[in-house]
Amino acid sequence: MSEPMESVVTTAPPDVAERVEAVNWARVTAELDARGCATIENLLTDDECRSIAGLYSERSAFRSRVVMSSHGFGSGEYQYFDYPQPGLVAGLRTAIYPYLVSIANRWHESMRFDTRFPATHAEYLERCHNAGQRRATPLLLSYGPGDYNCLHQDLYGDHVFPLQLAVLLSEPGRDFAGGEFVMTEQRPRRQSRAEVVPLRRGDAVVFAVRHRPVRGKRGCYRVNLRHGVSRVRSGQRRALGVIFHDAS
Ligand SMILES: O=C(O)CCC(=O)C(=O)O
Ligand SMILES: [Fe+2]
Repeated sequence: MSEPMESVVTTAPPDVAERVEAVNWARVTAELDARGCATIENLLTDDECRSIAGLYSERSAFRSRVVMSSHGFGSGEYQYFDYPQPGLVAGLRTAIYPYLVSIANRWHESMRFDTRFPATHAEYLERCHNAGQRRATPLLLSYGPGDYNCLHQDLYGDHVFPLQLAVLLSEPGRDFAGGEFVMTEQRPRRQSRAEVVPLRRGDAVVFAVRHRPVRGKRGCYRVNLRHGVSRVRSGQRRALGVIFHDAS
């Protein structure tokens, strides 16, 4: 029992980078450009989902725990992983970043933001850390019956990488009901648009953290996005959040 857990905690499975490389990034990029979110099916195996979800009770793996109702964030709780990160989490962060950086840079150019992002996650983390954003942001969320996550944006300082992902670690229909991942998009002078993202266990959703560019008649404009989770009707739902900037 302890061996598979150990291997998840300390080292990334050797094929995580290959699995990330095998993702159809052209499709993911097209979906992100079209609507600000994209799913990746079967990013993690059932065993990996179980192992990561099971870490929730290992308090030493985390730097802090947040009870959402205490802050008006919703209901349920989450914990931020501490450095050193579990190998799988660190491995995903490192392997996925290079595929998102070109989208991030292109989006920033379209939205006329000055910041550009370096090619590797190590370089980007160095930038965050030098600016005082040194605390790890990947998190494990845990929801029970009646719990939900209010619409929000994961901003932790001036440095914001514009894309993040969440991986569902529980199986809808079996482990829980309800608890859909939701994204809303607020367009200037228009009503908001909601997107419900269907996920199965092991699937990831990649999505815009705060803004994305939309092409209009007179060039690109920026829209404002938020994400959250609808009420869990029954059962237990866990998810892994991977955010690329660190926190101050
Ligand atoms: O529970 C989820 O699916 C989403 C959690 C979330 O807000 C995040 O990963 O940033
Ligand atoms: Fe979030």
